[in-house]
Amino acid sequence: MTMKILYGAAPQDVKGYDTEKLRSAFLMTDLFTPDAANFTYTHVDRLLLGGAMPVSRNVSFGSGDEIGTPYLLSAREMGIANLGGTGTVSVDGQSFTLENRDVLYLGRGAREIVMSSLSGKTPARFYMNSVPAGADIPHKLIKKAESKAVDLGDGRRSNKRRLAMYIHPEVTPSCLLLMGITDLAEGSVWNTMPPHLHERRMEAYCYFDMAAEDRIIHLMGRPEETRHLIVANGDAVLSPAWSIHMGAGTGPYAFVWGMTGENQEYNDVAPVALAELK
Ligand SMILES: O=C(O)C(=O)C[C@H](O)C(=O)CO
Ligand SMILES: [Zn+2]
Repeated sequence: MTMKILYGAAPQDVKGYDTEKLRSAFLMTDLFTPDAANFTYTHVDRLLLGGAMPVSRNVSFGSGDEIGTPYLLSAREMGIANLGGTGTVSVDGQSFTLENRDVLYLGRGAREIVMSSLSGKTPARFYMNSVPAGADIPHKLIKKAESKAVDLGDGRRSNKRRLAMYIHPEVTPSCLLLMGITDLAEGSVWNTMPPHLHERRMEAYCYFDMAAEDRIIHLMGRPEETRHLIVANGDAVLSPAWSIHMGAGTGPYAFVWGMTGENQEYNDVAPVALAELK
């Protein structure tokens, strides 16, 4: 298990960032490497984010050594989205099978986590978001068919997409984690239109199901001072509460969004008119 640390940044700092500095503060690459679990601990609302891809053997983790608790989830909850082939997550002996686009919620107190793929040729890709939790909530597998789907956008404006809520009060309870997956309709390229801010929650995106040669042009920053990140398949982007988050792809893609903060009100957002962006 590897653990990087990101400290985040304030908008006034980002004004002076060059490309490399911006990428190292907000972009997480190499989440999915064979037979490893790779985590990043962020100081942005203490979101812990990671990827694991078991190919030829199981991938296990659970120790809290890196974060000062007996176990990684002694004081945290976690969402695990499978972005690849079918795989299994065993938690303290309880086994859950995740097909593509299924999400597993793990409540506070989980100890030993063991991940495996049904086939090394089409490995599972487990993407994880974890945040501090104040209560014990039972683990729960949320199948894709059990998620709450919301159709958004308009094909004529190249932003038609289906947003699926998984870890959300209307689907399955959690303390402060929200998690879902958005799929773009064929021919649509823009996500999160119109853009928005949510002062009371941070967010992270993980872009996936992209061809190796494609890229997402992810826009971030204060509306009046935007910056961009060029993002490849499997990369994740951190979006502090002060930043917009939206993007356009050069080819088909989907993304996992995860949020935490003061509340779980998905609609507690302030839309930003496109005319305000600079
Ligand atoms: O395409 C979208 O719109 C999204 O998926 C938006 C994210 O869910 C989001 O930004 C939630 O605040
Ligand atoms: Zn958002």
